[in-house]
Amino acid sequence: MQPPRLLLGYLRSNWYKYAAAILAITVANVVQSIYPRVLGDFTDTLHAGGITREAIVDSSLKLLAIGLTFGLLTAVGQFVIMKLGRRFEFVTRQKLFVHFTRLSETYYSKHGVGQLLSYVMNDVTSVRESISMGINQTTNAVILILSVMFMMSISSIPLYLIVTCMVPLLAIPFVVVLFGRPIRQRSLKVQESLAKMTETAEEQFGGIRVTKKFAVEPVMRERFGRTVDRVADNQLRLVRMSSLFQALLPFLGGLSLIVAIAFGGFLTIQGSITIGHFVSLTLYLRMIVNPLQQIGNVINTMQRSRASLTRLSDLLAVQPDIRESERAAPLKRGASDIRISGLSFTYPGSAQKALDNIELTVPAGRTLGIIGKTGSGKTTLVKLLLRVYEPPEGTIRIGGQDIRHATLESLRTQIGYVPQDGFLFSTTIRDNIAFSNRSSAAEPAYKAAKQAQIYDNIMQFPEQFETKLGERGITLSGGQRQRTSLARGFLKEAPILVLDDSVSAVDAVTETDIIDSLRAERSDKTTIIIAHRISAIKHADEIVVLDKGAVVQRGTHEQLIAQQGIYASLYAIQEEGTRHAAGEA
Ligand SMILES: Nc1ncnc2c1ncn2[C@@H]1O[C@H](COP(=O)(O)OP(=O)(O)OP(=O)(O)O)[C@@H](O)[C@H]1O
Repeated sequence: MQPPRLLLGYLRSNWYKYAAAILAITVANVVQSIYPRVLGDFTDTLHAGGITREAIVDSSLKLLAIGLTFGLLTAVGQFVIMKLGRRFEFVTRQKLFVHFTRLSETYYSKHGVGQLLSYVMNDVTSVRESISMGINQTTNAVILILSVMFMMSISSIPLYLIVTCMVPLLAIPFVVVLFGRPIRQRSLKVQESLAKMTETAEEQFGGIRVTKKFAVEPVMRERFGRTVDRVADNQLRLVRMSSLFQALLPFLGGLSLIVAIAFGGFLTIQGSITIGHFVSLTLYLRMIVNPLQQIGNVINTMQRSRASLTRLSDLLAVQPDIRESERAAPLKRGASDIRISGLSFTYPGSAQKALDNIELTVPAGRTLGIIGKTGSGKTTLVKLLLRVYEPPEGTIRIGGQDIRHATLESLRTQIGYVPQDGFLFSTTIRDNIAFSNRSSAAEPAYKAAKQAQIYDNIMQFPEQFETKLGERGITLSGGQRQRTSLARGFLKEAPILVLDDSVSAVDAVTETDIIDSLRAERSDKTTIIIAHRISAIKHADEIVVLDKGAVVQRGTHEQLIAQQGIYASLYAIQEEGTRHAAGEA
């Protein structure tokens, strides 16, 4: 399984640091186990009436040395282990992020962002805690218990007394086995409900504006409240079980102390053992109670983190849908002619074809316009071109090469894609535009902004191109956002540019300006424009009309308006709208 491998790999690569820390903690605990003996001897000396100043100083110095050594070594050991735990957290989060970047859109369409955040936050933290606390406390506890047992066995306390006192402790392994499984199962439920809560929170924050506009806050509060209740229920169930488990171990330790006091006390009164033996024995057993509690803690945490490990294991085992074939080769640099033949596609789990036997050729340097009703398959075609979904073999070729055998990086470098609602990051406008090349000079960003007709807007912002967007920055209007993301697409100067309804939120005059500058700048490059408005595509060398996933018309603007069909009707409706608007103006 992957995470144990991930975990073991991490432990193995840092074994010497862990070994040094464990050694420090071991020595600390061995030294600590000496102190009951010192106190026992001191009691016997006191009892025999032979107490002297030297004996007091001697015992005090011994206890001081024990305390200092224990404190120092434990601090060093714990520091190293905690630091390694934090590092594990860091390394694992990075690994997860890399894994996330490889997963395909199908995965993201099924898993909410909140759920993924929960892996990165809750599960990784849970594993980190179990490593740090686990190693720390297990070493502490095991070494202390072993040292105490050793010290007891070399003391002159009778063996039968020691063994009798230890009998209640023999129940510990049974308690551990009994509680392990339910704790693990309940932990898994807690992690799952936490993930659900994070997912709902994320969705609610994302949709807060809509919620407010529709005044449905109470409904949303109730929905979120339900996920919080579920977390609380599951956590309570877990806490009940863990607390019972954690209480049982010291309880068994307490029982063994009771036996020591009763049986040891009796033997002391009888004179079979000295008072010093009695003091040492009770101190030894008292010393075991804490480590027992620690072991309880560790087992508890381990069970919980095993649940998280299972979740991480499942996540890391997910294979990306889109993988490079072994014979993948980079696309020829600059290749930009596209040939689509016999392309049919059905989304996984869907009964209907989203695309049906598409035949298309876009020679290098030409512009293709795609139009069609909503849901007709326009975006699907682009997703297949970008291999967001895998097209069937041999159906899409760029520069004569089947894109199924092209490296993903070369394919996506070759194509600039501007979606309808391009996501903008919480950084400066310039960084958003220069997204594909952050190190580039300012000039290309200015040029792209001019082409996208957003330059003048940007220059009016307080810090112009250095203005921050998002959370602590300004908010752009829908049209400004769209043009900023359009500028991002222009800056890439890719051999193939795809605009997927990317000018839908701008007014007709701005749209014309954008299309004009696009035609001037990309006269020798391939461009695909998807639009609902004919004005955005009428200049294209070829226009195809999609309907229910099939090409139903193709030709130039003039050829298409001369035909009876969807295109001519659309044109008539849109012309009518334009005339109407002009008349009203
Ligand atoms: N991830 C998906 N899983 C299943 N079906 C999908 C998925 N994405 C799209 N579809 C379906 O595929 C069909 C084509 O969708 P597509 O997004 O390509 O249409 P479109 O022409 O781009 O629409 P619009 O103009 O509204 O953007 C639709 O019936 C849609 O419901």
